[in-house]
Amino acid sequence: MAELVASQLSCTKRDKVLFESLSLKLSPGQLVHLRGPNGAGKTSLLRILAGLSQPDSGSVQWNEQPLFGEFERRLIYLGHKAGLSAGLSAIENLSFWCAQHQVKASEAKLFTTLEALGLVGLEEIPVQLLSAGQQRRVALARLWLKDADVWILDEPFTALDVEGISLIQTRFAGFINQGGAAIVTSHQPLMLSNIPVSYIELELQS
Ligand SMILES: Nc1ncnc2c1ncn2[C@@H]1O[C@H](COP(=O)(O)OP(=O)(O)OP(=O)(O)O)[C@@H](O)[C@H]1O
Repeated sequence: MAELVASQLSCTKRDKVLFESLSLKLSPGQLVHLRGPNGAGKTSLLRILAGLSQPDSGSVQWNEQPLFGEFERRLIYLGHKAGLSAGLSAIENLSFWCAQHQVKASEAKLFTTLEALGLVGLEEIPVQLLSAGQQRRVALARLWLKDADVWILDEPFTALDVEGISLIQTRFAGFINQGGAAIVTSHQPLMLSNIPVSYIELELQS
């Protein structure tokens, strides 16, 4: 089974050490909650784990291989911003994302997914006209569209209401129960019943 393995990672930003000698392993069926105060380095770590930026030292491998090629095909990375084009509709945004990520999803599938996320009637208007929580739901629809082994999610619950959080938590549970591996930052508890959560804590360095 493919594991994401980080060894001896160090990261410094503007002469400030965020973390050093940090090692972790993310295995199939594992959910890791990455916690820490604002500015501790959570986003920086997630970007390194996703292969989007390089550590100052250390390495990350997936399935004992570097983080490109197959890893990119098996990964969903969602940053803390919704990552949507404001002038495009939800359908257009998701179609574009699917094309970018070689995901085959019919228009019917996109509509069904948006419906499940409570966005009926809002599928074809520019996303800039949606509320923050509705935009977040559009962004998170990607979790239903791409078949992945690894999720790296930065603050996925931002702006969601209680029902939205519950929808995403249900999706999380399905993914983890089917052997997916996820590392997630959130300033709120993940609260997934029957899913064990591991924790990684980053501290603010003085
Ligand atoms: N590209 C960059 N250039 C300079 N400094 C950066 C850069 N990216 C992040 N930093 C700094 O690194 C520190 C950690 O930022 P990061 O976004 O990783 O924190 P975080 O733990 O995700 O915080 P939050 O909980 O607020 O999202 C911050 O002090 C930030 O200013």
